[in-house]
Amino acid sequence: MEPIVQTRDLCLSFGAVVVADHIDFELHTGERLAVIGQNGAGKTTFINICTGFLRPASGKVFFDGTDVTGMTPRRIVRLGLGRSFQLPQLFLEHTVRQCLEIAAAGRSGKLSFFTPLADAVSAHEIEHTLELVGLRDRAHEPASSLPEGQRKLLDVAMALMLDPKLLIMDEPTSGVASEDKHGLMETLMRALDERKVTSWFVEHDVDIVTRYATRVAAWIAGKVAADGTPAEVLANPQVKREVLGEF
Ligand SMILES: Nc1ncnc2c1ncn2[C@@H]1O[C@H](COP(=O)(O)OP(=O)(O)OP(=O)(O)O)[C@@H](O)[C@H]1O
Repeated sequence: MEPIVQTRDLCLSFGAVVVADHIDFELHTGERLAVIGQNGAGKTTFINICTGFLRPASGKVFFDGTDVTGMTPRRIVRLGLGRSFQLPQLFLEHTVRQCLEIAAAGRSGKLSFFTPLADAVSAHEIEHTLELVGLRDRAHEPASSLPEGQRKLLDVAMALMLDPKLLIMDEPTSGVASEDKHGLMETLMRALDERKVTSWFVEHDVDIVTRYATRVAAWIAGKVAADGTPAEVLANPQVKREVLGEF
């Protein structure tokens, strides 16, 4: 089967710092990929290149068979590559429900001062998505009132309104209390499975990686240093030394 994401010989440097070092990478539909790596290894930069926020110096990115190298983030999202951020990008002064309506309006191109937001999407779709991420009870509260874990869930729910084939999540559990991380991941993974969305998440917590990923890729200095099952990658001596800090 054709990969959903494929990069070929992708390179980028910031000055003397090589952040993408000839990266050949493939992700397949149905995988749950966890990306691990020390701060500064290039994990977010790679995501930024794949999602159109950065242009590579050389190399190609394909999404679902289309060459998306150098395309704008907006066009790439419309092809079905969704993204959520380390710091959720919410409309904080709006209610939870309105955030989803705004996201849906972006999908349909109906976002304007003259069109009521609710016209962009059926009430049923909003209700279903809120239910999926466990935010139905908070629909009428401002997004600013949500604790961090629920902000992450709302960010993902907004991405789901765009009907993605793949969702890339940059550190979905960061800023969330350790006792709440597993609950958050359970909800996220259930929602993505139900919508049949392939997932790729950056994560520092080894317990989360082991429990929720089907595949792990370890980034070291702009390269994929190890790639395989969680058991294989977490047992790799270089990963243990340079990513996990075990001696
Ligand atoms: N726009 C930029 N201009 C210059 N340097 C940058 C830019 N963006 C990132 N960098 C640098 O590139 C390197 C890789 O950063 P990146 O954010 O991709 O790492 P990361 O693996 O995602 O780290 P973290 O886990 O801290 O998010 C870092 O040294 C960072 O300071």
